[in-house]
Amino acid sequence: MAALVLFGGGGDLAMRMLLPSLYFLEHDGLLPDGLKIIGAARSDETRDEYVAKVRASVEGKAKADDAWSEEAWARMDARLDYLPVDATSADSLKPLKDKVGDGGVTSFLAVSPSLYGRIVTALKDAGMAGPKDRVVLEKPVGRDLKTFLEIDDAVAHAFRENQVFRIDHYLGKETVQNLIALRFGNTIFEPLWNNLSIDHVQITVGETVGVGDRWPYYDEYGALRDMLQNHMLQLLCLVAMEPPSDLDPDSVRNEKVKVLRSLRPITHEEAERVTVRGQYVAGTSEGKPAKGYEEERGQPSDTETFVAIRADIDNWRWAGVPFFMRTGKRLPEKRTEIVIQFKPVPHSIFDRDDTGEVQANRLVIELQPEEDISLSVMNKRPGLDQRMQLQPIKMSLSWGQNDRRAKPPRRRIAYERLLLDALHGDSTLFVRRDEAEQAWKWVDEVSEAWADGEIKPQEYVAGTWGPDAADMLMARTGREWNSGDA
Ligand SMILES: NC(=O)C1=CN([C@@H]2O[C@H](COP(=O)(O)OP(=O)(O)OC[C@H]3O[C@@H](n4cnc5c(N)ncnc54)[C@H](OP(=O)(O)O)[C@@H]3O)[C@@H](O)[C@H]2O)C=CC1
Ligand SMILES: O=C1O[C@H](COP(=O)(O)O)[C@@H](O)[C@H](O)[C@H]1O
Repeated sequence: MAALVLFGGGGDLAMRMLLPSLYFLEHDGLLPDGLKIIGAARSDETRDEYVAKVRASVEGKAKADDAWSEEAWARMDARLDYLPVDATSADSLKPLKDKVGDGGVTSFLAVSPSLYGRIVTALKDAGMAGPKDRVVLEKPVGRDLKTFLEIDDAVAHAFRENQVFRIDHYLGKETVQNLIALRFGNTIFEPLWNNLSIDHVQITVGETVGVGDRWPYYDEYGALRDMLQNHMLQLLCLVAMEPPSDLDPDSVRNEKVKVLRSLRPITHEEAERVTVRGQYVAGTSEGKPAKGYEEERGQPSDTETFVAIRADIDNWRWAGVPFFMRTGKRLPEKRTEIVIQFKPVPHSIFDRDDTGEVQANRLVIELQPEEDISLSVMNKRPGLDQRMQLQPIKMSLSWGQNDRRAKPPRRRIAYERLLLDALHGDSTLFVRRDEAEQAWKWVDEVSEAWADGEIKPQEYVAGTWGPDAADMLMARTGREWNSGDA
């Protein structure tokens, strides 16, 4: 691969995530030799101005992570270039094509998804969609199944599927990949990984940030399309999929798509019972007063900033095991976790009054703020009490446990893994067309049910865990959300 072109190379995603990730890869000597990195956007900037902006964005992050080195930066600087282009026009792309030559180019579209269709067509017309070339698309691709297919048809007209890399940055997170290792690198979990032993699964993606200046994008999408259609359904797939025969991109993605196809459609009649929409009103976030969404937006809006859903997977493994998902902005904590709640012991031999309650085992896969996998098990409290005393303990299954003195490795940005894989042409951690299609299909049914049933977002105060109805969603089934304290 001769060049990586960042269309939208001066935008928020490129400056905050992509270029720092590329620097970290450079620092660790992982970028392919000779790879050029070219920022491309309409702004009329010189190379030096662009490089200075990139340095300003990268240096602080790298220093905070103790990974700044002038030598690494000099190598990165030598790779960097900038070209003003309108990526929707093949004519405008000609000088860029001359610069990258025929050695293969990966075009990363860090621009508004509304431009994807026109940009891929321009790339094809400019000769930048040949067999050695690749395209990386940021989510969300489309706003529903129809728009997804429109964009993706244009993509398919320019590139073959194995040249298309649809990013879901959650798949680049270390603990998400560790989930694959945990499930398929051990024998002890697989016999338990089904409806005989598991009571339910919870997936929470809580954010403390509000929507703020991103409302022009967010107001059109909402939490369902911004987070659930992609990140959360991907996590659900990795928990629920059957063991693939190997780690080939298609083997893994074949299994994920089967899960998406098995998701029970949410009917109009059920939507009120199994889904919750919320929108934050003014409250407190991280100790500071926080505006309500409509105040940020400047006018009334029916967009949800919180969503909770009960999903059911209609197959043998998961029959009767609900998957509860919730995500929202302005929640009390930045917390992303998957909770596998096992069933209680079938008969307790312990006297609850004397010994304490026997709690069911729980596997918690924590992605943020810490990366950790822990299993809670019951244990005897040490001592010579006449009656045995029980206590729950949390066993951490994370990498750090083998050598507590070792300095933990730097926590990588998810985009480091994904950029590297795209440059190497490995699409295992990217979303295939049929996966995105199935995910949109399921999500469309939910949004249609909301529209038909006039299900509007319920208010929740900024700094709380969403509307009360989200707790009711669980309570109705005799369950509750993990508080994070256990
Ligand atoms: N920011 C984030 O944290 C996340 C972003 N994303 C996705 O990443 C993508 C980019 O988002 P973000 O960085 O926030 O957006 P920004 O608006 O910050 O950046 C978009 C960039 O696109 C450039 N641009 C616009 N039109 C053209 C054009 N015709 N040709 C070339 N460049 C163009 C703009 O520069 P100029 O005006 O100079 O052309 C600008 O640099 C979107 O798809 C978004 O959904 C996904 C997850 C998180
Ligand atoms: O894709 C998105 O993800 C972020 C949350 O990402 P995380 O890695 O910080 O969990 C979210 O804030 C944003 O709205 C969404 O577009």
